Amino acid sequence: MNPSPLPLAVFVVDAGGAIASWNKACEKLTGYSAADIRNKTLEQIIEFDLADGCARPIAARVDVDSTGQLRCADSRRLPVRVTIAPQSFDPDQPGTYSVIVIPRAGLAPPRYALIQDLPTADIIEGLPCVFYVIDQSGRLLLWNHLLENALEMTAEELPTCDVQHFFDENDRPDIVAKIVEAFETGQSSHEAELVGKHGKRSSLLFHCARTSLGDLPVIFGTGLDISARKQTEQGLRVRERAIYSSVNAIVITCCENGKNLVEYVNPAFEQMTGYTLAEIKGHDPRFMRIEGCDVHEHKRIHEALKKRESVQAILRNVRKNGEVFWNDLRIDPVSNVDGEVTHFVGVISDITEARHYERRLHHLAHHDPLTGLANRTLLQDELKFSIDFAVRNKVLGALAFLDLDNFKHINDNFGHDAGDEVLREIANRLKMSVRDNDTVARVGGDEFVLVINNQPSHEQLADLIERIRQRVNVPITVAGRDILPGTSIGVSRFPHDGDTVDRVMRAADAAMYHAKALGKNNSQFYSSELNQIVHEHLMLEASLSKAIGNREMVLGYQPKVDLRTGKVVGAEALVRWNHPENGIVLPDKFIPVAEETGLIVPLGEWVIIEACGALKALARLGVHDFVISVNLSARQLRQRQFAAQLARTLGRLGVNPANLELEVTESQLMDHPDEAMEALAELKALGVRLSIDDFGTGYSSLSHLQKFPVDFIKIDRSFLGEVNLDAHAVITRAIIALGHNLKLKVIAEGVETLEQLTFLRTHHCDQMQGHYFSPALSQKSLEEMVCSDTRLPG
Ligand SMILES: Nc1nc2c(ncn2[C@@H]2O[C@@H]3COP(=O)(O)O[C@H]4[C@@H](O)[C@H](n5cnc6c(=O)[nH]c(N)nc65)O[C@@H]4COP(=O)(O)O[C@H]3[C@H]2O)c(=O)[nH]1
Repeated sequence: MNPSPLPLAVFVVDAGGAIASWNKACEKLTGYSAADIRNKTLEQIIEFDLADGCARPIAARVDVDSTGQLRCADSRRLPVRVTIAPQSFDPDQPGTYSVIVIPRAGLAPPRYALIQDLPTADIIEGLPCVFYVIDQSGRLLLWNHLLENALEMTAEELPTCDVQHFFDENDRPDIVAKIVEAFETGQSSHEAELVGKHGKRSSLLFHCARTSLGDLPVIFGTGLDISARKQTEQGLRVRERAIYSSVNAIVITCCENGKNLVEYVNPAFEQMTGYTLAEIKGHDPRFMRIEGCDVHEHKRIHEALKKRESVQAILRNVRKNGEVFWNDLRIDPVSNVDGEVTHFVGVISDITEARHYERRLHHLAHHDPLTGLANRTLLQDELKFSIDFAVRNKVLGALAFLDLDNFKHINDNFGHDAGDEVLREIANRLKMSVRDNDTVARVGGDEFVLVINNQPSHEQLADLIERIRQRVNVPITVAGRDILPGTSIGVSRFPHDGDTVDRVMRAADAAMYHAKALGKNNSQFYSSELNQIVHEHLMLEASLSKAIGNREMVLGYQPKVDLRTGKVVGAEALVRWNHPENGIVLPDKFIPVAEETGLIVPLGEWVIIEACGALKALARLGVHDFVISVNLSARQLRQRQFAAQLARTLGRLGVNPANLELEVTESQLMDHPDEAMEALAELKALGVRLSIDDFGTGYSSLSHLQKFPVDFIKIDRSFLGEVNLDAHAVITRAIIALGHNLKLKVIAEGVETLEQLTFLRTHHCDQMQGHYFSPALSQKSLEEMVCSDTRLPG
């Protein structure tokens, strides 16, 4: 629908141009009120264009289209077309004329038509930028307050300055050049930093143009403060630089078109992956993934990107050279100003080294460095897993503790390197003996553990354990010498013997304890009876440690008789344990426990002190040539300071060393003959007497026997038991002869019958002890026997 046409503005004027009347449209078009129009002439309302001959009388302008500017009430000049028509057609009757004023449609007023009316000062002050006018000498003629603000100067200070002083000294030549350029070419633009009186710096973008004030050529211009933009640009540059030189690989992808394609990668990325930006720009960043690897992580990333969320993942990727590397990837979405995610930034750290290190640490924390077997920590985990599996699936599993027999002996005699080699070989043999899903662990010097899974039957398990024992028991050649390892094995079965790690371990430990107690190179399965034995053993161990302090130990003295005279010449001190609940406990029961636990050392010391006390008591009774013998354990003999300590004890108690005899078993001496020789020599030097106990059972070599500085050998009672047996009689006779040949005295123990006594006398044995004459006596009974000179009947 066309808008309804405006009514034409029509003035009615007389021939002289005075306005006589007008319509409402005139008021609307001009903005004048009726009072304003009244008394005005047409020339005052419309400024006719000169070309239209406005000076001519109205009558002459009839029917001539002319143009002009309508002077509106608000000072606007409105271009109009004017048509003048006579109101009367009678040529002799000059009358009034209609002046039709039509705004010239589509014609803008001339560009600068209103300029002289503009409030220039306000505009200049209101500009959002610095404004200035400079003359050719560089002096500021006009400016706005923004310039004052930037220069930190007042209006009074400004005109005195040459404008180049508003800038940093280094920039001044450029500034002058730009001003000259503007004067010469008409305009120039440049960026420069204004420096305020107090040092404030503002970056401005100047545009200036040449003009003139009257005759004076000047340039005027604006300076737009771009400090904020500069700062942003600087910040962006720093960030761009940071991305560029970051040690972390950075990849930026664009996801605007529904895809997610590489847009940028930094040099660190190129270095890490081997791919250049040119090669991969526009590609899907997943090109480095390993098919089927870290599937879960990839799925997580995919989900996060779909939801436009941040995500972090540890992945394996392949470098261009085919190498797999571990990377710690973090992806964050980047939004545009409208808050839409257009990009993703991925930061990748290569954690391959750290991963390997972590794995090495993990391996170290769970494995034995010497053999590479599982250590105790890993064993516990594996055992728990195996027990749970066996319980769930109702299958049989086993835990085997293996202790190498005489490993210390191997270390001592062949050196630690040989010992290590033996351990490594045993580790290999054990690994070869079980399946891959079984566990082989080393949990101590010579202690190995096997976790055996899924056994078809108890019998087959027993066969497997026996095969393992035999496999260990095969000689190992180390540095040209054959070493024969043996092992004691304790086995518990699960869930049969327990369904927790603790129970199963304790059961295997008990079985192992029993295996060792039974002798070397054998295997024992846990049973409840065995548990009882072990339990008693452990109880014994616990109470034995308190027995010495609680004065529960007592010494018995078994008299030794000179077979020539029948006189009691000495006694063997034999320890007994007067247990508060179990009564008298004999040494065979507790000495092995004391040996194992090391309690034999304080116990042995106590025995010596007690025996010395008995000697002192006898001396007080006038008996000075009496000899009391004590049994020495292997541990005591091995103690470094044993001889020195014994010397101190004898000195402190005032006992003549010649009255004390130390009995050492033949096997003790022969296990480590060289060390034994050294220890015996030291003891001999003290002046104590030495004897070899249980002689005949320990395969003494004659060469060693000759060298041992001993005084007595004691025939083991097993030979004397049946002297009527030819073989035993021969051995006993041979021992007596051997002793005498070596200039040693010979004593027989365990003499129970007259027949044995007679045999000994016949073969000139020197001394005897045994129930035939007397069992072990209390100290008091011994004193009475000695003082009463009780003798063996001849
Ligand atoms: N069948 C029979 N046995 C007889 C006869 N005469 C003595 N005996 C026993 O034979 C053992 C001799 O001691 P041993 O061979 O040194 O063997 C000793 C010794 O090796 C060890 N022992 C005893 N006391 C000590 C000690 O103070 N220290 C150390 N390290 N070992 C000790 O305990 C072993 C056993 O001692 P005991 O039970 O006291 O047993 C003693 C003694 O009571 C006899 O006519 N017939």
